[in-house]
Amino acid sequence: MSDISGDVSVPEVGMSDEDFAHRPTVLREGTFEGKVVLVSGGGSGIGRATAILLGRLGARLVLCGRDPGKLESAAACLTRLGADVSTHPMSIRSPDAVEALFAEVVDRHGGIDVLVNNAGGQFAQATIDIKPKGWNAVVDTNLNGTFYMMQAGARHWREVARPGCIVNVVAAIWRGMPQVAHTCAARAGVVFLSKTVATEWAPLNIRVNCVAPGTIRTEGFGNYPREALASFSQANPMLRTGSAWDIAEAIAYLGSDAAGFITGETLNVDGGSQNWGDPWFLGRPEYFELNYAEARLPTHLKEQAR
Ligand SMILES: CCCCC/C=C/C(=O)SCCNC(=O)CCNC(=O)[C@H](O)C(C)(C)COP(=O)(O)OP(=O)(O)OC[C@H]1O[C@@H](n2cnc3c(N)ncnc32)[C@H](O)[C@@H]1OP(=O)(O)O
Ligand SMILES: NC(=O)C1=CN([C@@H]2O[C@H](COP(=O)(O)OP(=O)(O)OC[C@H]3O[C@@H](n4cnc5c(N)ncnc54)[C@H](OP(=O)(O)O)[C@@H]3O)[C@@H](O)[C@H]2O)C=CC1
Repeated sequence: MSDISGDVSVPEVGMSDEDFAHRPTVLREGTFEGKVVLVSGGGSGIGRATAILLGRLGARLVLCGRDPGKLESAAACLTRLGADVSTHPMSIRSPDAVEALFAEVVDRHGGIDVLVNNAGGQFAQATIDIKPKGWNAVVDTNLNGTFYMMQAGARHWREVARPGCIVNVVAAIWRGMPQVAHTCAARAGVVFLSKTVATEWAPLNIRVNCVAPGTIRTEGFGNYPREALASFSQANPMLRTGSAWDIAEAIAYLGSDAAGFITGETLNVDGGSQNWGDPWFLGRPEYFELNYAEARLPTHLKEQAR
């Protein structure tokens, strides 16, 4: 594991492939035997951990993402572990690229059983300053891209009359997400899109669920300033960040037959951040410092606050 700062208040980033390859799991060997699983953003972070876990459990893996180098590196690791894997560089933001991806995968693997929509991301900026191009880039990736993938999956399963399963990676958005409003809006869209199609697609035997991570140490942390990283480990009552493995196990559970009666659900894997704690993507503004808030109270309320 690499320490990005040398400062103990900033979480270390990432687990290694070696950790993912050997970490014990409660899931039974062979759980995904004979299943083809498509993982978007499978070249890094949560997607990579998920691909390795599912590969260990017998899945044939299909990885997509924009950067061919990241996909090849993940595929090399999976091949060493004995998994069958193919890689498909593309952007989920292009509906044509999504259609071509599904055609290639059906051609190569004969079909898909589980779709993990993990690809996504954002940049931190005060909402008041976000430009239309930036807003659109984030919504296009996280909401539109996920929708194109979900719809392509459902069309495939309808055509071949096979059951299907979708797991969407969103975020723990339940109290809003200051400084990343675009991604909060997009993830809320995915949660309610998922609840909607969980009903519409139940007659097609398709389950649709979401996993909502809290702050999870991955390569993605490299996109945020030190002030943000320091707040990430204080963003939940457990006072620590989670690992990509924590999310991979939740995805594997929802993608497996063990979750066969679960659809339209969102599983929070967030150390309890729904109840307490806030990540600040650009650092905590002075207004929200406890001492600052107390200093602004009138004297009689200051007494009560003590
Ligand atoms: C619940 C707790 C969560 C806690 C922590 C969460 C952590 C994570 O999610 S980690 C995983 C994250 N991984 C990433 O976020 C990946 C990095 N992000 C991106 O790749 C970009 O942000 C992207 C999503 C916008 C990529 O789209 P792309 O089209 O490639 O974007 P461009 O670079 O071309 O930019 C388009 C447009 O967006 C605005 N913009 C982009 N970056 C910034 C920035 N850092 N600050 C301000 N604005 C930005 C900008 O308007 C860009 O257009 P131009 O002005 O013409 O450059
Ligand atoms: N880490 C965390 O704390 C949290 C993460 N999440 C979400 O979990 C998911 C995984 O993040 P994480 O593993 O941490 O970070 P990463 O940045 O490592 O993963 C994001 C992945 O998405 C892929 N991706 C991004 N845009 C596109 C696109 N347009 N088309 C195809 N692939 C794309 C990237 O691949 P490439 O660059 O090759 O395109 C990359 O592999 C993301 O959706 C993230 O926002 C949610 C909450 C918290």
